[in-house]
Amino acid sequence: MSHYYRLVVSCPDRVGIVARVSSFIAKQGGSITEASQHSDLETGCFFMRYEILADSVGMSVEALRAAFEPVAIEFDMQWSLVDTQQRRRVVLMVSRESHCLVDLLYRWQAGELDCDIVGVISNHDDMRSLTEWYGIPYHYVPVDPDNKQVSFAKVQAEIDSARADCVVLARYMQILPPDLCALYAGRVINIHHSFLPSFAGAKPYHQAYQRGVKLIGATCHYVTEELDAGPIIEQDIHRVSHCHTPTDLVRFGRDVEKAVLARGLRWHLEDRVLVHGNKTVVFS
Ligand SMILES: Nc1nc2c(c(=O)[nH]1)N[C@@H](CN(C=O)c1ccc(C(=O)N[C@@H](CCC(=O)O)C(=O)O)cc1)CN2
Repeated sequence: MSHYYRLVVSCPDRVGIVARVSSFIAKQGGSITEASQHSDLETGCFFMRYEILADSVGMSVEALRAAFEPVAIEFDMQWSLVDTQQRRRVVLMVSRESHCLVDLLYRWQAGELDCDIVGVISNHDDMRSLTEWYGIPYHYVPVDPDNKQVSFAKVQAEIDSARADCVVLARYMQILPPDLCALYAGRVINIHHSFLPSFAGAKPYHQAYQRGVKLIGATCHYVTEELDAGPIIEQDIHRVSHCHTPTDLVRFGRDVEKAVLARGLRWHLEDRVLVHGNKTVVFS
């Protein structure tokens, strides 16, 4: 099965970046199978994502990285070059709502998510049997409201022990402390059950019902210290009306949350999401 080298770049915009990078790849015999780019004219930043057929380049990804280094220095790039054969290790976190966890586990087993789910962490024991049915280790880490520091030290130990590349809050209903947000910056994804920035925080569907909205939604975003304010990866909505109850809104919302989180995680795993300040460029 073909695998690819994936180059992701962000740098100050200037004429000649695409020409320089594509000619570098051509000189290595590389076949570019997917190319995306974006110039942010407001900030003067340039973003690029290339997929290159690994077998077309006559060298290892490590050797290609070393060869590309001078180009990156020339253009003051922030960049990554990975081999898609190296699967990412993902830890899921959940509380009592199961729909997102169930959906991700199904999609993973069906091969939709190119990653290894290496663990599930929860502050409740409810999801143990479901998780272990998939052969995935389950870590029950209750959160002591009077000593959250100890609880989240245990969470951190489990994440590090799993050697996680990415953590997904699949309706995990605890606020991660600032030290964990900093430690895992850009690697923790959350699904918020509203169309942010509307209705951040707890119980957004009940807030939406009281407001009389005609659309509800879900938002997949990176987790930051500020609650539900991290860079947005993906969003979607569902139409509602005066006939619907809060229970209806929660039911409609579950379907949106599952789809939005799955797309957001898949795009993150495929390095399609480039964070730029508190926004993202998504080459979907
Ligand atoms: N540091 C961050 N942590 C979390 C974020 C985030 O953006 N930054 N997103 C939340 C998810 N979330 C809504 O999507 C959310 C979760 C929990 C709460 C909350 O008020 N939790 C209470 C405890 C509630 C309980 O015990 O049942 C708390 O943590 O004190 C609000 C919003 C996940 N974490």
